[in-house]
Amino acid sequence: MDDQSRLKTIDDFMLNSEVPLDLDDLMMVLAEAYKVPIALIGVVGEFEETFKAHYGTTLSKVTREHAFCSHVVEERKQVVVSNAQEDPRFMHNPLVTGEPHICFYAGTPIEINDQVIGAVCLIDTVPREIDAKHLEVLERIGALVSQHISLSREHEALKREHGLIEKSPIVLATWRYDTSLRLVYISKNSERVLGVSPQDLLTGTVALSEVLSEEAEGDFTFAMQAHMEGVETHTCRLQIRTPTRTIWVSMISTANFREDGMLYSVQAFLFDTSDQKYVEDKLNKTNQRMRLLLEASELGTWDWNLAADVNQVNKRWCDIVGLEYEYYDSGSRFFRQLIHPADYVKVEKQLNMHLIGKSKVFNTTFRMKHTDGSWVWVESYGKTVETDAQGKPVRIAGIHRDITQRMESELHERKKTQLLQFINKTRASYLQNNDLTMACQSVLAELIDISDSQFAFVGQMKGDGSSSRLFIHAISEIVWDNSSFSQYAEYKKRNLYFSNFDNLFGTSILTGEVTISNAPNSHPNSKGVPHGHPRISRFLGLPIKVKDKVVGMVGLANKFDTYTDEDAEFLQPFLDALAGLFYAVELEEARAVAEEKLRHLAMTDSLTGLYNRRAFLDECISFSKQHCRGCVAIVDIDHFKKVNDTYGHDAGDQALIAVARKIAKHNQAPNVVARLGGEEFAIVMIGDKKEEIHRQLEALRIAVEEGRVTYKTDTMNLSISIGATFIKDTFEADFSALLSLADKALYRAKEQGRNQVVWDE
Ligand SMILES: Nc1nc2c(ncn2[C@@H]2O[C@H](COP(=O)(O)OP(=O)(O)OP(=O)(O)O)[C@@H](O)[C@H]2O)c(=O)[nH]1
Repeated sequence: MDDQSRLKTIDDFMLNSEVPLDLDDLMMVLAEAYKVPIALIGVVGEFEETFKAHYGTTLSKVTREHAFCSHVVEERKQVVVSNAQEDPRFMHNPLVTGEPHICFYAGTPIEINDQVIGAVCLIDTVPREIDAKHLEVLERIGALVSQHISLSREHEALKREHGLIEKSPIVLATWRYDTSLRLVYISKNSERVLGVSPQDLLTGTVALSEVLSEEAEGDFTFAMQAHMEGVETHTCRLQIRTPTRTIWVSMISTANFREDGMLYSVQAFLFDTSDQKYVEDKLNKTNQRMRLLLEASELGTWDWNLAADVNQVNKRWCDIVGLEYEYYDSGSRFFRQLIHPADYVKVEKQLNMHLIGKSKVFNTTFRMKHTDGSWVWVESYGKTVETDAQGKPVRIAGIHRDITQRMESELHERKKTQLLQFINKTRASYLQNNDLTMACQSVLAELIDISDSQFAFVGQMKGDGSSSRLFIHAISEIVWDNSSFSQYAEYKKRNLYFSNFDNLFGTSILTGEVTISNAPNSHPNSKGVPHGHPRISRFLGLPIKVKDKVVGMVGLANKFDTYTDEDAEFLQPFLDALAGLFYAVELEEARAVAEEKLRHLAMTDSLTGLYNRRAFLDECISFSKQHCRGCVAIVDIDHFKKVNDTYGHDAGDQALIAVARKIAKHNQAPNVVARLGGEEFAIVMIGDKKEEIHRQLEALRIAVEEGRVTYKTDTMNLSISIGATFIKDTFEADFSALLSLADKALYRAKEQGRNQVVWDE
C-alpha cells in the first residue's frame, strides 16, 4: 500500500480541520438499524485515526497502532471481527481490554480518488455475527459517505477560493442571460474595489452603467453585445466614476453558452489598473511631446518591431521620400526596397552589426528613392529599445535626417577634386610618355567611377572630310562574341576605329552637341546595339571640340541615375583637357611633318628630286660604314650650254630632269645618286666587279644617247660623259678623294671626245 499517496488524498480538511461532516445523525441511524451501540466514521492518518462522525462513544481519536479501521485501509476491503477477545490480533488491544471494550467490529472502506482513507464501522461490546446482505448495505453506505466527503471537500475549496477573491482586488461578477443580461452575482469586494456595494448592484438600486463614464459605458455595452453574438472572451478597460473617486478598471469577461449555442451566462473579472493607466498616460504624454519635438526638428522617426516586422514611422519620415503618410507600408520589405542598390549591402551590414551587439548604435548614411525618381541622402541613427529574455533585440527605434543637400555639395566637391586629379593625371601621363592613347587608357576607370557609369570610351577624329574616322584611344572591355573579341583585339593593337556615325554614339560627332539619352531605344538616332551587346540603358555623348571643330568624343553609358546637363557640365574640364591634348598632338604631328619636309628639302635638289651635294656626301659617309665594294662616278651632260642657248633655259631644265630620271632608273637603292650642281650628277654604285659596273655605266650612257627629250615643239638629242673610280679600300674609303679621282676621269672623257665612260688610271 502506498501510504504516501493515500496521505496526500487525506488532506488538511479531512484530518485536522474543525470542519464537521454533519454525519453524526447518520451514525445514529446506522447504529439503530444494525442494533449496535457504536457507529463511526474514522479517517486513518499517519499516526492516528480521527473520528469525523460518531455515535455511542465520546472518543474522537485513537492511535493508528490500535485502530481497527487501519486494517480496512491496509487490506482495502471490508473487515469483520466477530469476537475480538478471542482473536489473537486484537485480544490485547487496549480498545478491547478497556474502553470502549470492542468485541464486534465491522468496517467498510471509505474511498476517495481510488485511495482508501478510512472506514465506516459498526462496533459492539459483545460477540456477534453479520450476514452478507447486511455487509452489502454497509458497503453501499460506505460508498455514499465517500461521495459525501468528496463533495464536502470541493465545497470547502470553493468557499476558500471565494474567501480569497473577496479579500483580493479582483471583483468577480456573473450575469445570467434570459431575455437580457442580468447581474446575478458580484463578489463582496466590489464595495472596496469599485466603490459600489454588491447589494445595491444586485438589487438594481444602482446599475453598473450609472457608475461608468460615458465612453466606458459604450465599451461595456460593446463587450456584452459581443458575447451575445458568440464572442467567448473579451478584454476592455473601463473608467468608473463614483462620488468619491475615479478609477480605471480592466475587465476580462468570458461567455458560457448552452448546447444550442445560446448565451447562458457571462463571468467577468474586474480589477483596478488605475496605476498602470496613470503611467501609460504619462508615457503617452511624454511620447506626444517627443513627437512634437521631433516634428519640429525635421527628423523622421522610425520604430521597428522586428518580431512582428512592423516599422512605424512618422509623417516627416514619409515626407523625406515623398510618400503620402496614408500609403506607407509598415513591412520592412517596403523600406528596404527604397534603399539605393549601391548602398544596400552597407546598410544591412551596419544593421546586423547592431543586432548582434557589435555596435552600440546603428548609424549610417545611404540613399533612398524619392517618389519623384530622385535619390535622397538620409542619415539614419537607431538603437535597440527592447530585447527578449535572451537579450536579443526585438525593437529598434531611431531617426532619419535628410542630408541630401549636404551630401550633394560634399560629393560635388569631392568629385571636383577627383576630376582635377585625373585631368592632371592624363596630362602628366601624356607629357611623360608622349602617348595620348596610354594617357586616355590610364584614366578610363576613374572616368567611369566619377560619372557613376558602367561603360565608357574616349575617341579622337582622324583623317579629313568624309574619310574621317573616330580612333578609339580607350574603351571598356565589352566582349560577347567572336567579332567583338576581334574588335577588342584591334583595340589592343591600337587599331580600333568607329567609322559609322549614323547612330546614337555618333550623334555628338555629327551635331557637335551633347547627347543625353536616358531611354536609348526611344532616341531617334538609336539603331540599337549589336546582338549580344550588354544592354545600354542610358547614354551620354560628349563632343570634344577645338575652336568649334569636333575633334573627338567621350561616350558614357548606364549610369545608375539619369544623365543630366549637369553631368555634361561637370565633365567639361576633362573634355577641355582632352581637347588641349588632342590639339597639342595635332600640332606636334604637323610640326613633325613640316620638319620632315624641311629636312627633305634641305637634302633634295628641287629641280630633279635627287639628293643634293650635301645629302650625297652624308649618304657617302653612311655608305662607307657598310664597307661595300663598288664605284664612284660623275655624270656630266655634254655641251649643255648649247642646249640652253638653243632651246632656252626651261628646255634645259627639262633635259636635266630627263637625265636625272634615267640615272635614278639605272641606279635603284642601295646605289646612291645625286645632283652635284649644274649639269653634273654623282653615282655610288655597288658591285664586286669593275667590268660589270662598267657595263651598267655604259648602259646608262647609251640610254641617254638614244633617248629623246621633248620640250614643247622641240626634240633634244643628249649625251653624257662619265668619269668613274673603283673603291679599292672598302675600309677607309675617302669619298672626297674618290670624287676628285672620278672628276679627273670625267675631264679625260670630255677631252677624248665626250659621250663615253672613262675610268681613272
Ligand atoms: N637650264 C639650266 N642650265 C644650267 C643650270 N645650271 C647650269 N646651267 C648651265 O649649264 C651650262 C654649263 O656649261 P659648261 O660648264 O660651259 O659646259 P658645257 O656647255 O656643258 O660643255 P661641256 O661640259 O664641256 O660639254 C652653263 O651654261 C650654265 O648656265 C640649270 O639649272 N638649268
